[in-house]
Amino acid sequence: MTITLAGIRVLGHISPAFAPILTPDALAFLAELHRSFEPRRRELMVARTERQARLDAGEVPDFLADTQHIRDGNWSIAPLPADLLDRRTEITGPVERKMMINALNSGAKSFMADFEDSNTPTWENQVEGQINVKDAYRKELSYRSPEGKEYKLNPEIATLILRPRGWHLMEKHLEVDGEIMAGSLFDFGLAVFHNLKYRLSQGTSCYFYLPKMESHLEARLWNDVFTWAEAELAAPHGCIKGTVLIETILAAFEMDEILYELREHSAGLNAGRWDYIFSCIKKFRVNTDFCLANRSLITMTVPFMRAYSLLLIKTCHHRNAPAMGGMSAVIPIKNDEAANEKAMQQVRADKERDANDGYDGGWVAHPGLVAIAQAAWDAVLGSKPNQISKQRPDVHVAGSDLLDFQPSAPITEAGLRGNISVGVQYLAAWISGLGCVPIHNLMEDAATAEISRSQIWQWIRSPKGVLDDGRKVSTALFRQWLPEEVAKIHTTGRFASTLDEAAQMFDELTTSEDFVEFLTLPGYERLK
Ligand SMILES: CC(=O)SCCNC(=O)CCNC(=O)[C@H](O)C(C)(C)COP(=O)(O)OP(=O)(O)OC[C@H]1O[C@@H](n2cnc3c(N)ncnc32)[C@H](O)[C@@H]1OP(=O)(O)O
Ligand SMILES: O=CC(=O)O
Ligand SMILES: [Mg+2]
Repeated sequence: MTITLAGIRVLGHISPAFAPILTPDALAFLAELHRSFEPRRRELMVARTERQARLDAGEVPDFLADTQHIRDGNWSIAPLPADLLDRRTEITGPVERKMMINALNSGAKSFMADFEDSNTPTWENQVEGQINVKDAYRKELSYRSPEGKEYKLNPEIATLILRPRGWHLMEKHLEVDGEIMAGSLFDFGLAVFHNLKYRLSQGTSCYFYLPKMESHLEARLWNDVFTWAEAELAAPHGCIKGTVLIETILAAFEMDEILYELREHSAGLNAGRWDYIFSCIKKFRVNTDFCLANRSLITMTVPFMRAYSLLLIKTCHHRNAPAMGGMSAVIPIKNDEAANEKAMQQVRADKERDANDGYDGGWVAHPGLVAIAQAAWDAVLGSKPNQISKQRPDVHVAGSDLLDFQPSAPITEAGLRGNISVGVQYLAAWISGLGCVPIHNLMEDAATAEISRSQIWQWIRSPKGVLDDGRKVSTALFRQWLPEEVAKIHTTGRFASTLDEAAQMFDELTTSEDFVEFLTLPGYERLK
């Protein structure tokens, strides 16, 4: 099926199942969204490049001088809707039908339906995800597995919060006036077009997670997009809510400003720890003083992560906004009870720390972890829905604390080999259409894999990129170990059909002189 509308070209296929999502009216709405906001989105992407050039030249990020009045001002975000007051357990996962049902039924208070880090943005995944979201909102989501197992929604389900793609990703299957559309606007636009009025009729609304922003000006753009969509759809101003992931080092310096921009649409902030680590590596990649140790050592308790985490809680609660904790990558381990108990203990410790620090809830990657998070927050919340009233005047975070990048050692052979193995396996999964997979008993998605590949790029180029046995991390060493790690993966039979292509891509990402901003960008070029 093809649709011809002035200025619009759909380059992806429209099957009978896709047609109710890609209706002429929905496409016309997307086209107007694109025309209204694409020029500003592009300017902001240029601003990112310019900022990177200044960082490369030695600029040290700091809190902004010209927004001091916002940080000093006495303001709060608008009151939260009832179904966003209690988010003590938030499960996340890709927008695959069966997983969505499992997530919505998991007992978690809310569910982050992910078109981003845990999703490969194939045309099928994006449009099927929209079908699934529409069905979920109407409680019509059901599924029958190939083995004949029936899945349907429980009477009580989690509140759905949709995460569209970040500002940097495009949707190459839709052209407006000869330009391809931004993935973020495509995902957001279809979701509100099909669902906002229906949600409002049910006494609720459409809620979003906003990823990977680098400045409050990017938040201003989302705010304007929300306002525009509300007006177009004759919905009350402020009914759409967005929770911003603070997952870039630059956004950490603008948390107040980001909340302020979105204050009529805000549902708080979330500590997106994995992309945050990646962002630190990316932004300071040419700084010869910057170097982080093995990925496994960069935990939430190292100085720069601790500073970011506490500042986020303090900032949110000062503005009457929820502070949401991020994701432990630890998932249940099958067939090894002792290892599983240890893993569960790690998740428990992570959630208890966040709950005691003041977070109002936290993310889990798997239904088997909901009870652990729930117990951690039940213990601090009791009958209260959240602990936004818990202020943290004791927290004092200076810019230098956010930039206190420790530990810088050790970097070990196992750490480097682990990064190669994870990076290649993840890419192999991603290009085959699977954006989140378990690897070495950890959840791996686009954000965690970015850490693995950017660390190697940086270790090769940094004078501090030296193994604990004295060997310098180099292209030659990487190229010696890459085929060895690929051969090991081949023996497992996992990701067999795309492994060699992934290895080649991983080699390009790691050895190219210019740092590739996101692995999903060259990855997307490989998708049909
Ligand atoms: C950095 C960030 O952005 S974090 C946010 C993005 N990341 C995520 O959302 C992680 C989502 N998690 C996942 O995708 C999965 O848990 C994985 C890939 C890590 C592991 O998945 P699996 O290997 O399938 O786990 P496992 O075999 O234990 O699953 C058992 C059951 O739980 C379901 N399940 C597992 N994780 C989830 C989830 N997050 N949501 C819903 N259901 C889930 C499985 O579908 C399976 O269901 P079934 O028994 O009905 O068949
Ligand atoms: O999106 C979350 C993250 O940790 O990255
Ligand atoms: Mg992320």
